Amino acid sequence: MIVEYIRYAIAEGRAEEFEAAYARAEEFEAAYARAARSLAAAPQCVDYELSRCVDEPASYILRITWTSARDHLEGSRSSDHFRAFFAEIRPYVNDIAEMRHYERTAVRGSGGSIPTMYEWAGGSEAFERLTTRFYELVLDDELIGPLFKNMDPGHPRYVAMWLAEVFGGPSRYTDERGGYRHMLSMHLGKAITEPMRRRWVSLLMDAADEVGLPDDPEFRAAFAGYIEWGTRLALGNSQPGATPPQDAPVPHWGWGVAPPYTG
Ligand code: HEM
Repeated sequence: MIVEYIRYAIAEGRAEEFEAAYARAEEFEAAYARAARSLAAAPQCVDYELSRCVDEPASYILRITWTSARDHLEGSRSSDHFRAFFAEIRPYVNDIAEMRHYERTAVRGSGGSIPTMYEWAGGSEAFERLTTRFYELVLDDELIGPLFKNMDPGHPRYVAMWLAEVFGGPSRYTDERGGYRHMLSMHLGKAITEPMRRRWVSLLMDAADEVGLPDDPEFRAAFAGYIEWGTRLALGNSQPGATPPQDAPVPHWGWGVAPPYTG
């Protein structure tokens, strides 16, 4: 992915005519609202956002994330979407102060304004409570119990470490237990069936209720999202002859579209 920034100074040098400049900026914004429909439809466009400067309300920055610089320059620019986009914003081309592609660096992340799902759940202790109860239920279950009959006594704790890492906690599963590669190796050849997967999910959700994992809609929706995803991968990877990637990072799951409700 590549990020394009286009900086507009809509009324440069016309600061004395504040009202006229302001009105032109409003027209610019309305034109962009129409042009954005073409961006939204362009298959090379990942997302976009137009921000207005607080100190100089006639200055704007448009950020567009493209699938790649090449897709943008070769694919998008020759498309009907671009022609429709350009028709709307043509009057403002001379107001562009900067228009360049920027490559993302490794320096990024989210801030502390929203707790991780790990913190929201109650930290490592909460995940251990969950898996302890879960594997009690599993061992008593006639459908999936037999799969786990020889499991390592530390298994509930290891899976708690995995879940904690996935939901934003410490990277202990990676540091102490071999990370993704080890987790994968434990599923290979297990030939998990869909009814087994469903039972696994269902017992985990029962355990979540029993041990009092947060039950707010936002947490449970995001939690269930990961569990659906993870169990479907585990099922696929466990089939005889499956050749999943041997190395991958431990996934990091977040809140998705609905962050926690904090009133
Ligand atoms: C989100 C879904 C899943 C996660 C996060 C998960 C996580 C893990 C992890 C981390 C291990 C290795 C533990 C260690 O380090 O020793 C493991 C092993 C195992 N998993 Fe899963 N798993 C998932 C789904 C499933 C499903 C759906 C099944 C079967 C119905 C399953 C069956 C097993 C079995 C049998 C083992 C080996 C246990 C042993 O013998 O010690 N897993 N799982």
